Amino acid sequence: YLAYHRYTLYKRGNLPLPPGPKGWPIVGSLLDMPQSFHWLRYHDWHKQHGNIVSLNLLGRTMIIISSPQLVSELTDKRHAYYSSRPRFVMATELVGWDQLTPLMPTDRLWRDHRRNFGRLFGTKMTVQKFFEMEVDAARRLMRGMLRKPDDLGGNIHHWAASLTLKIAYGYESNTGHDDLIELVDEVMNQFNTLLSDNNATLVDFIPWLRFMPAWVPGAGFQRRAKYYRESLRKMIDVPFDMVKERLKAGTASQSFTVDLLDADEYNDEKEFAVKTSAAAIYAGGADTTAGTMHGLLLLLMLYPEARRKAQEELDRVVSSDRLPSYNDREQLPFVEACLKEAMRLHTLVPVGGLRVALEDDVLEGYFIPKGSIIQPNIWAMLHDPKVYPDPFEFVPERWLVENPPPHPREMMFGFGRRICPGMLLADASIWIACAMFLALYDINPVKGSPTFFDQSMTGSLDGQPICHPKPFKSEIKPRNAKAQTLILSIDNE
Ligand code: HEM
Repeated sequence: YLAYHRYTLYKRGNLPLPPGPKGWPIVGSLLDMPQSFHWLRYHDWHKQHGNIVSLNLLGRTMIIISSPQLVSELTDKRHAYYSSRPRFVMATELVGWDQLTPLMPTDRLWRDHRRNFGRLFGTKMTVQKFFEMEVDAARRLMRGMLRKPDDLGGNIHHWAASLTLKIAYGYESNTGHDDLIELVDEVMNQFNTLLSDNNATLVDFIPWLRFMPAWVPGAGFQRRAKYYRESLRKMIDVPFDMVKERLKAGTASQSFTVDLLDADEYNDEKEFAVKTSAAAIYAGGADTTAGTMHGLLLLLMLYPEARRKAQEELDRVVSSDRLPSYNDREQLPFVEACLKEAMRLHTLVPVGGLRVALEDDVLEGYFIPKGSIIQPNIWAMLHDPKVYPDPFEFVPERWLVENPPPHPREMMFGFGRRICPGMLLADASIWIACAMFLALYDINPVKGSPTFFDQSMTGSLDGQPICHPKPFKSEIKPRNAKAQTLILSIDNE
């Protein structure tokens, strides 16, 4: 590859940038960038210009790639140049989010994080332990839905938040209001604001603004950065300190953090990596798991035939006096197909994790300048009509043929060395919650419910980078008396 790279550098003088929207002088296409639903605009550009699109954002090149093969060419084959995240002044330098996802794979902290994740998700014993936590969390979700059937969003959020805190810290959250969940949620809201905030964008594009003192008019972002930085510090420290105290008192239960602190190779120098990787579990895992489950239930409401077919399969395979378990998974291909189809159709992270090109490069005859932001257009990949015919329909059957199309998992969790380390956890927690839900509950539309899965800007989704369904009305009730008894029995175990 190095020889190839040298060759591309030699050639680059004559090569054009990938095609793309023309943009305006100086600002380029900045004003054409929507505040939400970016992927719909990217898709228009993709249809107009092809699989590689380039645009100028106030002098910085962005490359949008809509083909999985081309993304993999960069992130797998040329990973040395495409495994870093771009530096955003507000989110990283001023607030410090790079403590949770370090920018460069050469950063010691990033390597320690990946080692921490790998150590825990890599051994059968620990995977088994996490599966048990996931089963337990899914049972509580089922119980919560009977208690508060009208608060679907709240139930799902509480399930995902308490599960990730349990895995990361062994923390048992309260069923109602919980201070720790409130704290971590506030920090995550700040992060989402940063992703879509104009002030942050300004300092990102005019980096010297970061030297402006906080008292100068227009430098409100400095005060906000300070406040956000302090909140992020609390999110990292508060639960970690709690685990350390419980360890001292001998009352800590098993968790990611406890396992790492107990490991032979642990020493004080590693403390920062342990606590920031634990915080990354919540930051990366809670909102994503909740959003996927919420979208899945919306689709099960909108496609009752598929739901009934999955329920019939469950009735056949799992007897009605017990809950489904992971051991049943292989015997439930239709449930599996519904899950795959929901993950494809409701593409939770439609434009994936950002990367930056560390060197000048060439892709398919186009010049990729050093410093370009690389944006994989996962939504376009999972809605490609050549690969997934009728891409806007929920068709579980597409997965049940001899040669099914590529699994959404190959794209939705990102690519290469920075692929989502929580893939296994997310897949398992959503599967068990989905199987239990289908076995126990019906979800039906009521007056005011959406009537189809509308992916337009005014439709069923919120259009954010982690794209959740908008809250929707539905009626959720146990499928029958036996299901109700099973749900009620969860409290007595
Ligand atoms: C359905 C649920 C999830 C989806 C769709 C998802 C998706 C993603 C995507 C697209 C990326 C960017 C990867 C790239 O740059 O190529 C990512 C990164 C990440 N995810 Fe997930 N994720 C999910 C659940 C989780 C869970 C449960 C965890 C908890 C361990 C987690 C932790 C992370 C972390 C720490 C990163 C950053 C990795 C790095 O920068 O090296 N995610 N995820």
